[in-house]
Amino acid sequence: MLRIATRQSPLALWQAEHVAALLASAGIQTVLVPMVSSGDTDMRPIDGTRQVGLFTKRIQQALLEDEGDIAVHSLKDLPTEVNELLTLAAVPVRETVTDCLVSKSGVKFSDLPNGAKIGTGSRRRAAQILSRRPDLNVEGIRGNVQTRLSKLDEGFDAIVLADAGLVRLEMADLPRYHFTFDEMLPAPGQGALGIEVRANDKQALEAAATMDDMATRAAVTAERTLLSSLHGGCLAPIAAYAVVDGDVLRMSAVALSPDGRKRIDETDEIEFANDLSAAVELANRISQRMVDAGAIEMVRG
Ligand SMILES: NCc1[nH]cc(CCC(=O)O)c1CC(=O)O
Repeated sequence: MLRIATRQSPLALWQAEHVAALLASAGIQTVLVPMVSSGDTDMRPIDGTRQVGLFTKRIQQALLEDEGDIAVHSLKDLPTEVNELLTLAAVPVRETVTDCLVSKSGVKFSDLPNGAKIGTGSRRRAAQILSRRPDLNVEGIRGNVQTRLSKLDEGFDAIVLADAGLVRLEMADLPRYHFTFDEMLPAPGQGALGIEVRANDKQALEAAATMDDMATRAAVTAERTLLSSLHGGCLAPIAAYAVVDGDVLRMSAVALSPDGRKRIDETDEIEFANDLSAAVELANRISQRMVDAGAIEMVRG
């Protein structure tokens, strides 16, 4: 019986149960072990004064202390720094990656009235909104998906959320507009799950391997390699989306100044034959061009 360590937010529990179902379909029995994480209770805005990895550390700790065998993360919340005792053992199929503008009316981004008040706690989202619509009034909001949605009753015209979270929480019938990739590129790893196990736990490694999807893993490897090359961390105004299309892996990326006034956009593709080295090479090419154009200084603001 493998133990799945999970946070207790509704989204985390959905994701852990999803992984339990994937494993069950491969004939592997599991039990959920819920943990308390400070990321769920801390309502301070996410900014430079808070560490990255807040959501994922508690679950990693559970593995290291042998309270669980399998950690289920939202991959975009998982820092790119590697802990040698843990392995990213699987990345299941990614279904939806876009960001959504959620409002009472479902208004399109380009139809928002001048000066509309938009809630997001993410620098990546704030910078991209201001880049395309400098007239908008972007304000920080925090908390889980349900808490953030309540802001629509408290003076916010719209908030920005990942489509993946809304679909998983069965909120897909909320009025919402799907951003185009030109308006808003997602966070590296957005919409994907990351399955971590202890690096020396053969049984868990084998179980996780049954869930791995090579095309998704290649895409998120490219996105996360780029993020780490730009020394971004998951809080930086850096966005990237990669996808396998036939025998090609393609990626678009953007780095912005936090105020959205400056941006560097890059896109490129590489031949892909089920090997992660192509993903790393694609990321290196794109990140080199972005670094040469001044991306590292730009994202610091
Ligand atoms: N940072 C919080 C978080 N982590 C993962 C998701 C949703 C699922 C995903 O994007 O993979 C969310 C909510 C959101 O960004 O709206």
